[in-house]
Amino acid sequence: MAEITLKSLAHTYLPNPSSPEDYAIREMDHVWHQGGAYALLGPSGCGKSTLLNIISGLLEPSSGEVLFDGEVVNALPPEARNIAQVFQFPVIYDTMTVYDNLAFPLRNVKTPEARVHERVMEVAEVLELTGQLKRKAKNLSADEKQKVSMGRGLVREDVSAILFDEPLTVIDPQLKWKLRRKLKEIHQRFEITMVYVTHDQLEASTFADKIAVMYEGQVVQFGTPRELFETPNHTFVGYFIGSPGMNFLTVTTHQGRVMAGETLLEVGKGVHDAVAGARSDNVKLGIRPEFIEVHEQPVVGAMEARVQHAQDLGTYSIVYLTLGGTPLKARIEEGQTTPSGRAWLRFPDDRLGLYVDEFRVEFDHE
Ligand SMILES: Nc1ncnc2c1ncn2[C@@H]1O[C@H](COP(=O)(O)OP(=O)(O)OP(=O)(O)O)[C@@H](O)[C@H]1O
Repeated sequence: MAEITLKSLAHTYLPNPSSPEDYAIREMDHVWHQGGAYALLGPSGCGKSTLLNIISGLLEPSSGEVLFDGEVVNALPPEARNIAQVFQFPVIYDTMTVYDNLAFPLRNVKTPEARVHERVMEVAEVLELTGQLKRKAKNLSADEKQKVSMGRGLVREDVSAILFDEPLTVIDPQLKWKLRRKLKEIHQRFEITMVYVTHDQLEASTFADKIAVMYEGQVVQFGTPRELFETPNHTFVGYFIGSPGMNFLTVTTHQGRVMAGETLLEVGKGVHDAVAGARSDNVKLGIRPEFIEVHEQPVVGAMEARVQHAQDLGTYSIVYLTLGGTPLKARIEEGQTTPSGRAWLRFPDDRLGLYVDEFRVEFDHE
């Protein structure tokens, strides 16, 4: 069991890096606490696998330290780190039985056979593999093979943490849900630190208590699914979390009013003062589609927008609008009429986020 600390960690695959873009991991500090269920979420190429491989010891970082329970492990090879890694494709011995596959990591470290039996039976029970123990691994279905792969990670009692690198990629969609639940159950039972890498926000939020969102080699936010939804720290988190993602309007101030291009925005004084006080030309207001009020008629404090089209998603619709030149999406709940042609929008001040140079800045809404 371990707390994993990443200290001033950076990694580049290039021999002579000259700019931040040359780094797969830009200098970062991060702590995965003992016993936590975490997800590492981000788009393809943001550095997720690089980070996992640095933790497990498959890759040596260009700079910085990896610590397990306060001890620097940079010089330790993967086998000395007691980290189990579960990859996209199951890593099992096809010609061995399920039992022998599960027993392998224990026999490898000369565990007494009676203890091997106890642990294999315990792990098989959790993974619902008890009835399959005598079968040859090669005859199993893809999800059963992946369960064996996970079991091989779980079976050792000295495992510090389990790292899952997109473990459900090859699993049928109906079974993914079941296996995710199973992983959660395993986490609760074994209280082991787990880091689950995925580019799928649903997978991340069903598995993890806390999610690290990665973008361009940086963890831009580490928070609960609710925090990522309600207060995204970075515009990327706003876009990436939610379905559809957050709306952003590039704003300026002019004669005491907030403008999005040529369009005047109806917002309160607190929002105006915060935009006016921002020390950058890159200032955005963000609002989630769920929080835009859509009216069919003009109302006080509302802005006229054009309706482009609407998408009926059964229990709700997404309406695509333009406010001046800015495209926006708003969510219309079941029972509410979807406007056509024109609509009047209100942005409740307390639902607006201010983003300066892409990062969220808190401000007084009054
Ligand atoms: N062995 C390598 N040599 C050179 N560049 C690499 C190597 N592995 C990864 N990269 C680069 O480092 C960056 C991060 O890649 P990484 O595989 O860590 O991202 P990822 O988020 O895991 O992506 P994916 O989900 O596609 O696996 C990318 O720009 C990638 O092209």
